[in-house]
Amino acid sequence: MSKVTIIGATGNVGTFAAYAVSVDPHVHEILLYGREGREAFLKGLAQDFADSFAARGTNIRVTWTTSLKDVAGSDIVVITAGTPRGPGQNRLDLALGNARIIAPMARTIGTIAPDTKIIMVTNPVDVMTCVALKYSGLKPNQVFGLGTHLDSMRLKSLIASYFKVHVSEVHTRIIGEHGDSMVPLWSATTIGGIKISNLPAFAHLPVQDFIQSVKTSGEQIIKNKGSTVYGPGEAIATLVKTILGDENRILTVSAYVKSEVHGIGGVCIGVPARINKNGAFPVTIRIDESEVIAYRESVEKIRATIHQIIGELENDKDIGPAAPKRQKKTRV
Ligand SMILES: NC(=O)c1ccc[n+]([C@@H]2O[C@H](COP(=O)([O-])OP(=O)(O)OC[C@H]3O[C@@H](n4cnc5c(N)ncnc54)[C@H](O)[C@@H]3O)[C@@H](O)[C@H]2O)c1
Ligand SMILES: O=C(O)C[C@H](O)C(=O)O
Repeated sequence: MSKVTIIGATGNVGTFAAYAVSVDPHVHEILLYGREGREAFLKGLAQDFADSFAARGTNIRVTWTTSLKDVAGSDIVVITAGTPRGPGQNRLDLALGNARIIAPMARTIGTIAPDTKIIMVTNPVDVMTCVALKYSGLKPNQVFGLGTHLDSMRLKSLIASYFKVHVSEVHTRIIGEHGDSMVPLWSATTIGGIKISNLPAFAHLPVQDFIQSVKTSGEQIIKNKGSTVYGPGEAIATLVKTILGDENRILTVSAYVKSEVHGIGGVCIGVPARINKNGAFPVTIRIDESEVIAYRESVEKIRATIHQIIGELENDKDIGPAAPKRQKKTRV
């Protein structure tokens, strides 16, 4: 019996993520959390979902709340609460405002649901994942974010249509920041199991156009339709299924990296991680020299932002210091 809570359920991503998660047979209860004042919307959403589950023939309990106390007993808490960027804004512009929302929430979740896994979605996601990790006091494997998995899916889709192959034939990864300093790993990109650089057509691939397209994808979608919803929602559902199914799939999430990528780490950032019922465990990898340089830059960029944001939070009398770590080690 698995309970998944969506925090920010009245928002664009939260609403669809809740629905996308509901197709997972491991999920037995979905709790929709929203702010006080949003009771009517939450109630209506729960009723609408219940109708749809009945029509689909699935037996999922859907509940709603405006009290974080009800998050107790959740196997997974998906956090999409906070401000999205508008046209012309950078995700990092949201850092302090959203950190002020996430830090107290994470502190409460860490206290009342100490065994849960937190999937962070709120942007800038690498920074928010670090804030949630510090303020929840949970173990690093329990707190991770929808980082460059979505970017990796965007690149996969571009490569598949260029080579006219089914998307499942393409494996690729983008690591680093879910943002401008993201690092595509061509060294880890294969088509039909063959390294992409071993395919003669790779020489003609518009690599820079592809990277630019992935980097600006969120911005373009926001400009055209207001928000990105279905890509992130399905990606969240994949993470939920991978955890609850104890699948041990390797997905690129924003996780706390100690030194798994050429000894570089100390922040939460996009990295390939093995994901199972205990959470996310970064995989030790070796990548090309140019990729190492770009990844190091991305890590330092996130480190500087986190340092600044945590400093601001700790000096804020309404928020204060981060939680002490609850436990030291988890078995992988
Ligand atoms: N990581 C990713 O790949 C990814 C993808 C899409 C969106 N996002 C991010 O997810 C977040 C939500 O995006 P959206 O489009 O759903 O936005 P939205 O404005 O539609 O929804 C935001 C939600 O947050 C809630 N909220 C806002 N302030 C709050 C507060 N102080 N306390 C509690 N709840 C609060 C709102 O009530 C609403 O439910 C944004 O930060 C966005 O940038 C990340
Ligand atoms: O781009 C955004 O602001 C939303 C999200 O991070 C995305 O990439 O879709």
